[in-house]
This record gives sequence, structure tokens and C-alpha cells, in this order.
Amino acid sequence: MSNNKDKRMRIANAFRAMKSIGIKDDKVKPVLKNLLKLYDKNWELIEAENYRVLADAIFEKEEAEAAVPSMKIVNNEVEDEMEEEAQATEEMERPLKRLQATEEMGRPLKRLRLKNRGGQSSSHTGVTKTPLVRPKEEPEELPETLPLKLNGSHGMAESSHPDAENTRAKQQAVTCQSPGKDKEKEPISPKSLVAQENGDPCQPSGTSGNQHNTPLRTEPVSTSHPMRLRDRVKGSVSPQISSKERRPLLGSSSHAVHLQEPRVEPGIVLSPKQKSAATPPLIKPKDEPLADDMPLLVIPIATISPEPSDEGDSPSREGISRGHYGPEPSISQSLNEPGTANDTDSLNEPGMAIDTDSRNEPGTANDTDSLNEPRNNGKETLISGECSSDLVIASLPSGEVKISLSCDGALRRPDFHKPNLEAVLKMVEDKCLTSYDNLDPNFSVVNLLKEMCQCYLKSGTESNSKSPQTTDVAPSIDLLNKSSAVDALDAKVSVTSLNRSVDSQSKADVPLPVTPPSPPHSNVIDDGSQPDKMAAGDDSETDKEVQENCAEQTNNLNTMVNQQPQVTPELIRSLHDVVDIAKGQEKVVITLVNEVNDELPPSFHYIPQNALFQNAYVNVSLARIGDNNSCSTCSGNCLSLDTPCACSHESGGEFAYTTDGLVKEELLKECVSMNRDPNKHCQFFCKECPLERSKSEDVIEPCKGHLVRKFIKECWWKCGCDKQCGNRVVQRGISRSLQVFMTPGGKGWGLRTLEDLPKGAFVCEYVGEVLTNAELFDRVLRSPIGEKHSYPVLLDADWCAEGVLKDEEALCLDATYYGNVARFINHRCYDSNMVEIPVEVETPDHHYYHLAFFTTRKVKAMEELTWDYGIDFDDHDHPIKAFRCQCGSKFCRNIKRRSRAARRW
Ligand SMILES: C[S@@+](CC[C@H](N)C(=O)[O-])C[C@H]1O[C@@H](n2cnc3c(N)ncnc32)[C@H](O)[C@@H]1O
Repeated sequence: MSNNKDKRMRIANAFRAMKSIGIKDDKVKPVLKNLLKLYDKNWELIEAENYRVLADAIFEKEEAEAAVPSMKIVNNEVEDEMEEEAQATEEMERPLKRLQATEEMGRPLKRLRLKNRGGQSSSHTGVTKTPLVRPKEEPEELPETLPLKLNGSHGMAESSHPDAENTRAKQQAVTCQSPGKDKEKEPISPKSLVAQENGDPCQPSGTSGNQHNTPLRTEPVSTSHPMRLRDRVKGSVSPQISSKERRPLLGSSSHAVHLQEPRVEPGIVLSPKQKSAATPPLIKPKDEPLADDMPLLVIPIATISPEPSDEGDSPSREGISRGHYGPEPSISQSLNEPGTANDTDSLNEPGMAIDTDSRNEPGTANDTDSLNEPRNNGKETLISGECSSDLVIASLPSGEVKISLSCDGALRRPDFHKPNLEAVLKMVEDKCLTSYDNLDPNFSVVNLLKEMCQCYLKSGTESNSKSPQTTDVAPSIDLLNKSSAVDALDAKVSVTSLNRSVDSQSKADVPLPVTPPSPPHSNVIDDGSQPDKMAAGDDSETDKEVQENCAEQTNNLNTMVNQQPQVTPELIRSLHDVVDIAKGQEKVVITLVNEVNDELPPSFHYIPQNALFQNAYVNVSLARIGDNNSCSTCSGNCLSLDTPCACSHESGGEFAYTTDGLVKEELLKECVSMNRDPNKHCQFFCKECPLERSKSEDVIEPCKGHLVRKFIKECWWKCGCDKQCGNRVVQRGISRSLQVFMTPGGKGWGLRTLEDLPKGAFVCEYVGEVLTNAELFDRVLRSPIGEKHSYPVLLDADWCAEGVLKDEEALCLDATYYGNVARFINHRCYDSNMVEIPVEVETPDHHYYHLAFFTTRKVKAMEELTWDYGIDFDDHDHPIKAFRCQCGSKFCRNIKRRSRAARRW
């Protein structure tokens, strides 16, 4: 990448990063310029910690501008001096637009390689029984880059001509029978192989010897379920590890932008799970729409609670907010007792909202309508001697700080009516002015609170190495004590977090979280009905379960722990990510919530589209797309044509999507059935399986079989239709409202929908780095002990197209370091509510395709989205131990295994 391009890219990325946390471009520009100058164009400093320096500088500039109006003049002077930066600035918008355009087109961010290759085929196998998969026709134009064909002895694909298909079908051991019958017949071809690693960290779980001994089992038997590449247990992997140096680096002169071997930045390594912690409810109300520019999610950072007058009991020293006058509550009491305020009615000062509300359900800092029910059905009674009030400060990563004041004592008075907020403030100011000699006559509570926010932010970011109990918010406390606002609020102030401290001492002090982990079945949100019913789209049982689960989820929102935060850069960054883990790269904001423990958002790079790693070879040349693979004469929406255009050939002459953008029933059913009952579907056995070859080139095991998958083919660049054409669904990206959340059932993070989804709806694509299998194996084997590789997916849906796939053609996706929301989708045995379907977009070459998730039935808002990884829990010999499945499905394969084992015992 040239310097200029690099620079433009970095500028664009900086803008993008800021945008993702709600900072507008015009705010970024001058600050970025100044920083570039200040750091002598050292981008690393600016990019570090997700552009923290830049974000801080923008915040500081805003603060300074509020206080010092001449700030802009300074900037102008700098601007004059920085001719070169000005030039760079002019270019800032362009790369952004270019990037956006690229992303909209749904293609990988990188340019793909052009190089000769062997064994290519543009056609799908004709062996499938299903009408939706048709042989594709060979491109009419033969580009220079058209790969060389392999010779027949390797069983290579030739063309989609029926004869050729037949030939290939013969060359391939394609079968619709149990794979166990055929696998032993497959020749092992060790010739011309170089030594490869042993160990099998990523062997698909459906490929065990066990499996072949039990061909009638109903579990998936092919390797086409990518998630069978299991989490690796380091110790169990053979030490005879090969290195990738033995593999030639192919296409090193390629135009593709290659990712370097990613490193997980030490600064964002997650802290171990704090089992006894609970985080605040970060969720927005499910029925509120997400705003594009301003996420509605409020992230409660701190509660400032009036302390009881007895100083000796100060909870601030314990890192625990009491939030009440009167008897000291337990932590769990303080969660649900009055003490934290919601913000319903606000007086919106610029950049700050001060909310006073005495009607809200205490204990919640979210502005969640569903939680704002009056207590006791609105009938409040005065409890003599009890009075409490809380001040809650919540901040959005965009910089907006929200302060909520809850006056619980008022709730208890039947004669209470909501006063005018301005009058209240005026009263407070007057009181302060008359009570204190040394106050500035210009003193105002609003300014005081503003200051408090600033001090809070500053102290939070400066208190890394200090004890969270005492130092995080000391400046705020000092400020308030000095300014007498404490008295104005008729209380002293302690500051606590709604999140849990990672400090060991407070761990000991703080009770266990209030949200207990659910047993496997209690967290089942998906339908647990009979498979046939599922396939038939019977959603009635589902609805009931979903409602129950929604109620459960909503109830969980009421649970919140007032605990001390350790405000670290990691926490700050993760809070940024909480608002939109996609960092503005998707059309929708994707929030993240953790109502279960204090685990921070995981560390990975969000990418909205696949990115090539090193050796993976994907040919997307336009020349490969022939007239039979595109509809150049179409215009507008292909789905509105009387006669389906050429792009429907792949799916048997009719489009895969309905006019509503949903996958058609028949195709959906077929794909679901393929996962649920793979033995009923066509499987094929490679002459020389790339997967086995990746494991060991010394002794290549016979292919364990792959399902012949059905493809959806979408219109693409050579087509005449427009971007809104109904045959372009996956390439338009995520459009549904999704949320990453911490599952209560021990599955870690999961993905859920915030809106009702119809059956057949596109949810998201599985996005990650495109690797060769060999690269993946190397990566897994080299990964540090304890680092889990839970995110690989095989792209083997059409490996049957050729006899021997070259290394660089047998691809997989790894979302461990770079990925999208799909990396959070958990597994559910058998009756998952999503199914993966391969989608052809930019190349007819099925070595590479998009793996898209579609709903298998109606899915209710707040339901967890799941898919069946196809894990074989009976594969005891697998070097990677499968996780203990907590899917909660009635058909859980792991539960069966466990109960079988118990019976044997
Ligand atoms: C693709 S990741 C899914 C996201 C993951 N839960 C996380 O927190 O990042 C796959 C990993 O999630 C966990 N997982 C997924 N489904 C599960 C299930 N049904 N039961 C238990 N753990 C599961 C396993 O640790 C698995 O290796």
C-alpha cells in the first residue's frame, strides 16, 4: 500500500472510529490535525487503544471550548501552519466514501488475487438431487487469469456440461448413502506431498472414527458444518507441529491486501470472569428503535449516593453504594430498593441531561419504559424516618453524560407532586448562596454538575493504577465537599459503579450476583418443539416459550449491582464498543449488554466483510462471470420479472428469495433438513480431502465426507439490476436490529434479535478472515495456551466440484481476530432457529462464498439466535475437546451423550 493510500486509509479509519462513538466528522478534523502535528505524524500513537488519544483530545477540546472561547483561534493558527495536513484533510472524506461504497457492494474489503491456479471450476456439481442446484455454465469469456485445469487423474472439474458433470461425479465418490460405507474405498494419495503437521485441532467433529462405525446415526456426518473445528485444548494436541514455513507462500505478489498474523492487543485482553459479579442492565428497551446517530443505550457508570450522616459507616470506602438513608441495605437490596434513578423527564442542558424523577422503579439506571412502573402500583406511603436519594451519572461513549437524581423520600409522601425542575435548581442555588460565604456569586448547580461530570471522567481515566475504592472518583467527592453542593443535596456523596470491581478485596466483600446462572433448560428461548413441527413452521409453542423468556429477560433488567468500577482504558474502550460493536460499519447499530456478570466485551476487530489473510486464493475477476451467470439486460428488480433471469439458474430457475426478501420455504426446508438429517442428503468424498491433508500430508486419512450444499446465487456487478433488486439480500448486509448479550446459561456471549423476525429472514453473514485450511491449522497450533479458537468455519459446501483441491483453494473463515456479529452466535443442537446457507455473490467459484444465516422459523424479539454447529459430542478421540453443550434443546446431542454415559456408569 502506498504511503498516500495508507495515510488516507488511516485518516478514514480515525474518522470512522470517532463516528462509531458518536463524534461528528467536523469535530474530528481539527483535533486529528493537531494530533498529527503534535505526534509528528506518528499514527501508532493516535491509533493506540482504539484512538483513545484522539477521542480524549476531542473531549478535552470540547470542554476547553466551553470554558475558553478562544480555542478555535488557536486551531486556526495551527491550521495555517499545517499545509500538508490540510491537504490530507481534504482527502479525508474521499476514502471514507470509497470504503462505504465498497462495503455496500458486499464484497471483501481486500482486492483479491489474480493468479493462475489449477482445478478451478465455475460449476456446481450436478450430483445433487435437489432441483434448486443446477450446473452452472462455464463463463463464455476466458480471461487471462482463468485457472489452468488439472489433469483428469486428479479428478478435476471441467465444466458444467452434463457429461463433464457425470465424469466428475464418477471421479468423486459422491453418495447419498451413509458415508461410512464409502470412506474406506477412497484412495490415499500421499504422492507429491510434503511433510505436514500432526495433530488435529480443527478436525470436524462429525468425522470421527466413531462415526463411521455408526453410520445410521442422525447427527451430521459431513465436515460441512464449519464449527466442528473445535476449541482447542492445547495440551492434547500432538507436539509434532509443523510450521507454515514449509508451505510456499502463494501469490506473494498478489494485489490482495493481506492481513498480518493478528495479535490480540495486550491492552484489551479481557479480565477473567468475575463469577460473583453482576453488571448493570445495559439494555435499551426492546421496543425502542435504534437511532442512527445517537444510540439510546445508556451506560450507567456510576451512582453517586448520599451517604448516611454517620461518616464512620461510609460505604465509599468499601466501594459499595448504599444509596439510602436509614438502615444499610445489602447489595442486593440496593439493587432493587430505591436509590438509583431513571431518567424520564429531563431538563436538557447542552451536553448534559439532568433528570429528576421520583416515579421510577428504583434500582434501575436505565431509561427503560418497561421498568418505570410506579412502585406499589403508584400507591406510595410515607415511611417515617426513611428518606433516600441517589444521583446517578451515566455516560454515553459519545460523550454525553446523563445525571439522574432520585429522591426516594418524595415517593413515600402521599402529598408529593412533581415540582418544576428549574425551580428546584434555583432553590438549591439560593440555598447554597445564602448558606456559604465563600461561594462565587455565579455559582450554579448546573455548572457544578457539569464540573462533576468532567471530574468524574478525568478521575476515571487517570485512576488506572489506583485502588478503585478510594481513588476513582476522589476529585468528584472533593469537589462536591468543597462546593457545598453536598449540603445542597442534603447528603454527602459516595460514588460507586453499577459495574463490579475487579479488585480482589471488593470481590470478597461483595455478594454474588443477583442473576443466577440458569440451568440448561431454563434459558431455552428457542423453540423446543418437535422437529417436524419446526420444519413445518409451527410457531405456537415457540411463542409461549419466548414470551416466558422475554419476561425473564426483562426481569433481569431490574437486577443491578452498585459496585465500584475499576475505570481502566479497557473498560472505557469496551464501553465504547458496548454502544456499537460494529463501530459504525454496519447499517445498524449493534449494541452489547451484559446483565449476567462483569465480563467485558471481547477483544477482536470488527469487520463487516470477509478479509483475505495470506494464502487464501479467491478469484473475483469480472471475466469469470459469464452471461449465464449474470443478467446484464435486466434493470430494476429481477424478482418482478415474468420470467426469472439467468441469475435464477443456480436455484433451479426460480429465485431463492420471495419478494419480501425471505428465503423461499422449499429451499429453507431443504437446508434445515440437511443439517438435521444429513444422512438423507447427498454427501461427497474427496479424492484427497483438503481437510485431511491439512492435518497431515504424511498419511492422508480418507475423506470423511462433505454434504453437497445448496447455494443461493445473488445478482452482482455484471447484472443490470439495481442494488435494491430483490435478488440481492446478503450483499446488502445486516438490516435487523441485533444485540450481543451475555447469556445466562454459561454459553458466554450470544446474539439475539431485538425485533420479531419472520421465517426465512436473513440475519447476518459469518464474516472472518479467509484462510486456507493449512493456515488455520497452523494458527490454531501456534496459538498461545489458553487462547481459544472457537470461531473457524469451513467453506466446504462445494468441495465436490473438484477431485483434488489445492491448498489455497480449500478455504475457511476464522472470526477469532477479525469478524462480525456472527462470531457470537451460539450453538444449538438440532432445532436452532437459524440455518446457514452458502451464497454466491461475486464469484461463481464455490471455493469461496458467503455463509449466510437465515431464520428457520419466526423468531421473537429478544430470542437468542442460534445455529447448529454440527458438533459431534461423541467424538472422544478428537484432540479438541468439545464444549459442554448448554443449548437447552430437547434434542441436545450432548445431553444424550451424558445420560448414556451415566447409564453405562
Ligand atoms: C462462535 S463462539 C460463540 C460465542 C461465544 N459464546 C463467545 O462468548 O464468544 C463458540 C463458543 O461459544 C461457546 N458455546 C457456543 N454454543 C454453546 C453451547 N450450546 N453450550 C455451551 N457453550 C457454547 C463455546 O465455548 C464455543 O466454543
